[in-house]
Amino acid sequence: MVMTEVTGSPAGEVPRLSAVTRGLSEMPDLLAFADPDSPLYWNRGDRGCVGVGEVLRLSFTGADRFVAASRAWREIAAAATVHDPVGMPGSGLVAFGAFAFADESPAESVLIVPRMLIHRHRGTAWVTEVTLARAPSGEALGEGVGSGLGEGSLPVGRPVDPAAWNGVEFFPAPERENGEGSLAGSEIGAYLDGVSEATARVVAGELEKVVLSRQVAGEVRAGQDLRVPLLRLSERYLDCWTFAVDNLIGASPETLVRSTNGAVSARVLAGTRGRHPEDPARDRAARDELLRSAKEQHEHDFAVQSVVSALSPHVSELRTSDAPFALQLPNVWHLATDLGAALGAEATALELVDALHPTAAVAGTPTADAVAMIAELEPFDRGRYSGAVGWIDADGDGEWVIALRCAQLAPPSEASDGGLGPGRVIVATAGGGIVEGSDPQHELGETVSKFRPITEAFAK
Ligand SMILES: C=C(O[C@@H]1C=C(C(=O)O)C=C[C@H]1O)C(=O)O
Repeated sequence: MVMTEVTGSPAGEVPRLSAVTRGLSEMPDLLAFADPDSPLYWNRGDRGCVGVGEVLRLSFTGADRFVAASRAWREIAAAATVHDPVGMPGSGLVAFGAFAFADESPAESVLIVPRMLIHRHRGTAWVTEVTLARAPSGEALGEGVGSGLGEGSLPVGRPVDPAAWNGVEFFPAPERENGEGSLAGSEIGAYLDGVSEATARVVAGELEKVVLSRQVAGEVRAGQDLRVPLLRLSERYLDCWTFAVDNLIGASPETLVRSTNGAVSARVLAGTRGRHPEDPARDRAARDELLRSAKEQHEHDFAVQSVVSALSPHVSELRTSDAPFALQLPNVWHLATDLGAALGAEATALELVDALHPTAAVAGTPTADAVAMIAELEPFDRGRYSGAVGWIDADGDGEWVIALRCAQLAPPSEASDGGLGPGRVIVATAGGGIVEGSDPQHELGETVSKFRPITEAFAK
């Protein structure tokens, strides 16, 4: 690993953080406090959190990015002073993270500690303020200045105005332009060829399953309020984790691992059909066909087995829901299995992520062959797509999801003039499992369904 950067603290010194949590008497409108240019947000239904400002940022790359992040976080948590009378999952000191899919990826994996965290958990709400203490030498470290808020008060929020949104159109990613102005033909053609090639190699016995993805890209006008797509995602995808961490924005249905007070859980998804809410009979038929499909059940079993074998060394009493069930999302049906277990020997949520990543749901089986085939057949680096996004607290507990149904935006500082005035490039990625019998056109349709959360949330 390379820890390329620790902002907020002199090199070599463990940053000394102080976190103070206070209960709030009123339920906050979380998004009102998020940064419109670069929100930090984590929400599912009536539970969520928004981060304001940044006290600390740790950056990692390489094969041991999760382990290195876990180790760094253990040191920081051990050196921190935490005052947390609330004692809920996510209260006290918390870091948010977004991690790249591939060991070789140049994309940065980050842990970020916001200056202030505003949380809501059903009928309970709280705020945590984090400051960076002075070094023993007395030297001031970074900008960890408290807000000086009184008990229970919050900064002034700004409600989201959903009408103030220009809309973003997505196109097949431009780096695969074929020189004849036929963007769609080149990108989609390359994807279909990849699926055919992968299916042939599965049939030839090279591997059992590989997940191939494709990308679409667009441009977000500078100054657009990114809280609008986040609000839409949270309102539409109630069973998903809506997230925004370091300009990675999405709504993932797949819990990689959740670890709270010794209880571990996960949700495995694999097997997909597009929804047809406008035609209930057709919609039910799609669900039933998914539940009966031997191919989909087979693919799903790979994914469950990969999670069970990765988690087993770290947990006891591992149990799964009996048969895969159909998870209903606004855009797709998924075959789903929930897992529960008790944490065995002490391990942080990031160590569990390290053990699990990459699951067969996003890489394939066997893992190493699938990862190598992805590098060979996908003509782009996945960045953080299909990596992990989530949070970890001072006890090492946390919630991490697979970064799916998401898009990566260029940072606000990288807005550039694409002809329409300054804008930020946004790239969305979606894929699906290729097994024996996969049909390229069907797989393409599945990616279109999986892009819908993003393309619709960012549409006019
Ligand atoms: C790879 C993606 O999704 C994964 C692949 C699935 C499949 O192949 O059926 C289903 C859910 C996810 O585990 C994606 O959304 O990009």
